[in-house]
Amino acid sequence: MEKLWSILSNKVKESNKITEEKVLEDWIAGIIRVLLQSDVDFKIVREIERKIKTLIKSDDLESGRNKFIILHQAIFSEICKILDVGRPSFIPKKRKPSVVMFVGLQGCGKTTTCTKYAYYHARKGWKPALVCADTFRAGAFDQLKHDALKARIPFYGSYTESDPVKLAVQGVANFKKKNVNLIIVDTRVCHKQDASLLEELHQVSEAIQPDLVIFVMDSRIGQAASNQAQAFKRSVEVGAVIVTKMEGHAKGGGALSIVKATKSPVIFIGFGEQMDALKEFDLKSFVSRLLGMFDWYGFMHRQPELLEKVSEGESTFRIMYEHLQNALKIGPGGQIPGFSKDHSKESETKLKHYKAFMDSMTNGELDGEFLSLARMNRIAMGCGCQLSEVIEMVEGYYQFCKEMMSMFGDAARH
Ligand SMILES: Nc1nc2c(ncn2[C@@H]2O[C@H](COP(=O)(O)OP(=O)(O)OP(=O)(O)O)[C@@H](O)[C@H]2O)c(=O)[nH]1
Repeated sequence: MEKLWSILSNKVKESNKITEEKVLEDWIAGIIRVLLQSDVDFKIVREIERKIKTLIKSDDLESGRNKFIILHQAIFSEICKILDVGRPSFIPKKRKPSVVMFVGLQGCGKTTTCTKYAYYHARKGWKPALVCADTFRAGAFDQLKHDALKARIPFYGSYTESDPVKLAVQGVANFKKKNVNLIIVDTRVCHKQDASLLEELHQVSEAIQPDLVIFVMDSRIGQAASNQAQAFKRSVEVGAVIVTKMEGHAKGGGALSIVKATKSPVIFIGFGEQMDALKEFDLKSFVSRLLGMFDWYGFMHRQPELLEKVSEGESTFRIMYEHLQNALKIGPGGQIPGFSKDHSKESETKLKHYKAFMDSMTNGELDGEFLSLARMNRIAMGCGCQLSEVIEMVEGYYQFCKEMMSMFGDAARH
């Protein structure tokens, strides 16, 4: 089987040399499109493009490894580097009351996220409480009260007090006297053009001296993210970011700008309106999604044994068939770089043909090894593809799995 692989793959590689450059160019253009569509800031995309083009010219790509994998890894780690600020955000301790202040733009989901954050910690044994310091929006206190009652979290607010600084100070002082160890302060929404509102936010922060200021961002904010975050950072000491509304198609690329501008890590992801739709941020899953791949990290968790076999060099049509089947179940195969080079419908159809071929090969007692090349070729053609194409795809995928195992393998085994 291994011999068959190498004979065929060498043949395929020879014929591919001429088109490689063009394929690489198309691939980079494709990745850039994906990043821009994911709302990653134009300047950041250009920076990544520059680095990738330098890498292409370097000798590193001539190591015999699959070029797409090297490039993919490079882009993946570039984005991880941007999102990894190199220091954790403040983590509240149960022993001593901590004050966490939430800030954000209109409609970003700030008030909802305050309750989700409180609920998340309550389930982990904290004693949280909510303070509504939004004296501007009619209904802000009612919304917080409604959510807090639902989550059984103590709350503080007023229908009559119009000074947010006073309200925040009173709320925090009130809960510090009680048996509460996480005081969450919701503030009025701001916009970078509202200098007076940003000043008000600054005063609230000065008055309550929060241990952590969390900037809540809507995942669909797009290119405006950077300017907004910089304006907030100038008025309050932002220390962490929460990205909301990630359950839809939004990829949250604006988070890269926010993290860069505030030098603060993303700590949670909101993925729905429900109380428990908040999860801890996972860097690798987030970046996979941003790059339009399906969640490799999650995939590794789901089928570590299968990947282990591949990384140890086991290669049979049966194993490959299982992979293909699982991967197609999880996400469109055309999005998986190991399977195909682009996201087109054509690639998708090809994968279906390959799968049909694998299906025939693994049917009954057959498993490639006992068949002649000519016979395998006939079976492949009957399924709408060439044997050499299948071999190339399998090889690419195996290589990709090995690389993925080296990137995520440890996490997948835990
Ligand atoms: N789909 C989805 N909706 C969310 C999420 N988080 C909040 N929302 C919704 O977004 C809308 C705005 O949320 P709020 O919490 O009121 O937003 P805010 O940031 O306090 O902003 P203002 O309403 O302007 O004060 C509400 O309908 C929320 O239910 C999320 O993760 N996913």
